[in-house]
Amino acid sequence: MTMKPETPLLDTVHDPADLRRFSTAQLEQLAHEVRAEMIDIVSHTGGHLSAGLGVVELTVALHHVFNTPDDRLIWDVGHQSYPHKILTGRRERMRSLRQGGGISGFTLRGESPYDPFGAGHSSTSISAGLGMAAAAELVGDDRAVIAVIGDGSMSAGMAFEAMNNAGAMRSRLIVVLNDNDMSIAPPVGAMSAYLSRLLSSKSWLSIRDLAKEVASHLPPPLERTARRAEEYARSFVTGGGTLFEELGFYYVGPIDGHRMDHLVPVMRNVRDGRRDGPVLIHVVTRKGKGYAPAEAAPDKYHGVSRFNVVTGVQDKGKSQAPAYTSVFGKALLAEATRDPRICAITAAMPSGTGLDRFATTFPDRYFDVGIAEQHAVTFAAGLASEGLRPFVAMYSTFLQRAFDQVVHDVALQNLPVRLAIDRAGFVGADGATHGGVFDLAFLGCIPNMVIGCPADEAELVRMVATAAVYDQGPLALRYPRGEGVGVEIPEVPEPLPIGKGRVVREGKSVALLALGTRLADCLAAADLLAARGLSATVADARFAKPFDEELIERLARSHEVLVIVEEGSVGGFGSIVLTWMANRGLMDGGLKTRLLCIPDRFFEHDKAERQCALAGIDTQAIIDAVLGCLNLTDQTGEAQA
Ligand SMILES: Cc1ncc(C[n+]2csc(CCOP(=O)(O)OP(=O)(O)O)c2C)c(N)n1
Ligand SMILES: CC(=O)[C@@H](O)[C@H](O)COP(=O)(O)O
Ligand SMILES: [Mg+2]
Repeated sequence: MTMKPETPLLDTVHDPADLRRFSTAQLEQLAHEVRAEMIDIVSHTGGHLSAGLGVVELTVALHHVFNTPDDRLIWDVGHQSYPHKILTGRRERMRSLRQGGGISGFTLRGESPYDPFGAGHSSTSISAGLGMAAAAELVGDDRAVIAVIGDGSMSAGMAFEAMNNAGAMRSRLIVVLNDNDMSIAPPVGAMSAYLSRLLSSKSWLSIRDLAKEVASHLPPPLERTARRAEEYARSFVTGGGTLFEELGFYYVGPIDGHRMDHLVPVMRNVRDGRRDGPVLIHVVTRKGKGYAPAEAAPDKYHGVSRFNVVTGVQDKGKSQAPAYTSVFGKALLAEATRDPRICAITAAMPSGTGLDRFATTFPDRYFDVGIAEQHAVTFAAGLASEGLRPFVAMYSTFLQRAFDQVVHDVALQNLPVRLAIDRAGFVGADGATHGGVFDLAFLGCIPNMVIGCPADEAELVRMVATAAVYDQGPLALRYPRGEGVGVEIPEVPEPLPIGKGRVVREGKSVALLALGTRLADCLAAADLLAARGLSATVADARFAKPFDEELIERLARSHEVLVIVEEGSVGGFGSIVLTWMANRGLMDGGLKTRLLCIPDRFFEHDKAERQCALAGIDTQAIIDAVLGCLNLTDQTGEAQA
């Protein structure tokens, strides 16, 4: 006789209401199944792995205790929200994670009512939650608002600003601090050290016992005696007020974040207890929990490509060329070997920005400031003001945080801070939150700023050499996510003349002016145009600012068509060039001009090549633009716009 297999509990959970009736044992079983499901999904799709694995029990407990989506549950960053998505009606669609048209890798308001606030960038959850709590109070709603934030994200200024405000406002906000003692890399800074000290308290067991006691003896709402007991336990744990209490929070913890029998009663207690003022629940978890390779190396499994579940080996694909990130890292290391004034700064992304080797080779000149982009830039300004040569290596999307610092602390004082802007342009699967599409527009308008845009990895190395010796003011380099084009990299790179472009191919009637890595598509388009009898000049602008006026004037005066191509938003390089050309009268004589840049809308997750096609900045779009200018047709016989 064959035994009928038990239906997995997860199959019975279509939305969180289904798990509210579960016993603690069932919740534990459910967590087990969610974890297995998540590992299986991410092994096929790639994505953020170790953060989500660490919050499986926490996610189950939160949805069990709180009445989501009416109670608002906010995930900071959102990279750990996969278990939440699996439990909130998106389990099947998770198989399309981070693919075009599929589920986002972060929380997204438009995706589900269970995502009350979208994210991708860190440390926004407490501010957003406080706003929601204030809104609930204003309209007389009794709903709970819960913000889950990691220890790494807690290091950012915005989290402190929000706590400072929350402590004074006395709103009923619940902050869950998910402390796994990891950022992407090991966490840095005094806050991290403080949390470690808090956790090394000998009274850890006492609070766990208390949680059990609350679970077995305390019917909601919280009894006064129990509240006294809990308050006693709190002060016993910390030996007095914690930092959070000093900021006006009611501190509960630390709690073992993988014990359902601890999490559920404490959450219930908080739900039904105090109504005046914010509460912080300090939950301790393990990043990568339940998947041995991720537990052993949570940084390597923070963001993964597809992988083999049994071996843990990730499918990195085969590439002929090195990634821009590692080319930059090596080039900067070489410059720093020659010049002891060179320093490197990261905001919590040492490996993502290629600074990991710099960190071990020159630890004195390397600074990981935590998730603190604003501080990183002004800190670099301070170094530069004392004659050092700082490179701030940061993703384009995160530099958005530090716009005022770049304007006020760097450019206004004309300080030679070097911004090494990685992930410039489309980034693919991380989608709109991480797209590096605005830097040309927001840096291009700042006086004193030099912006170099290497077209390939050899150009990047030359530009790092250029930046290393350029002390006249701020300089930014922008380069994309992913691999270069496979060109030879110079051993001893020569600095480039600032503001000078180059002609890569001479042609006759059509001029293609490329910025940065769009050069490859311009060259490919020129080949295809040549096959149609159209001879195209291809120029590499090299610098978005100052741009090469002489070169552009020559292209404009000696061609019938000029197409400018950049992987940046409207308002960037091309917009500035076209304004200059119009004012100089270069378009008065009938020059046909087109600007191919990223249109005025957000682009969701997809393959980066597809994002370029959708934005109209790829090879085909260049051909179409040229044919449109000349009133010719494409292969399908359709006239181009
Ligand atoms: C403003 C900003 N800077 C940097 C990042 C990149 N980033 C994503 S997750 C992460 C680490 C967050 O650590 P933590 O909050 O402790 O979450 P964990 O991954 O440990 O769960 C970083 C630095 C980001 N998303 N937003
Ligand atoms: C969530 C987050 O912000 C990072 O983990 C980011 O997704 C990393 O991007 P890369 O994969 O391009 O390094
Ligand atoms: Mg963490």
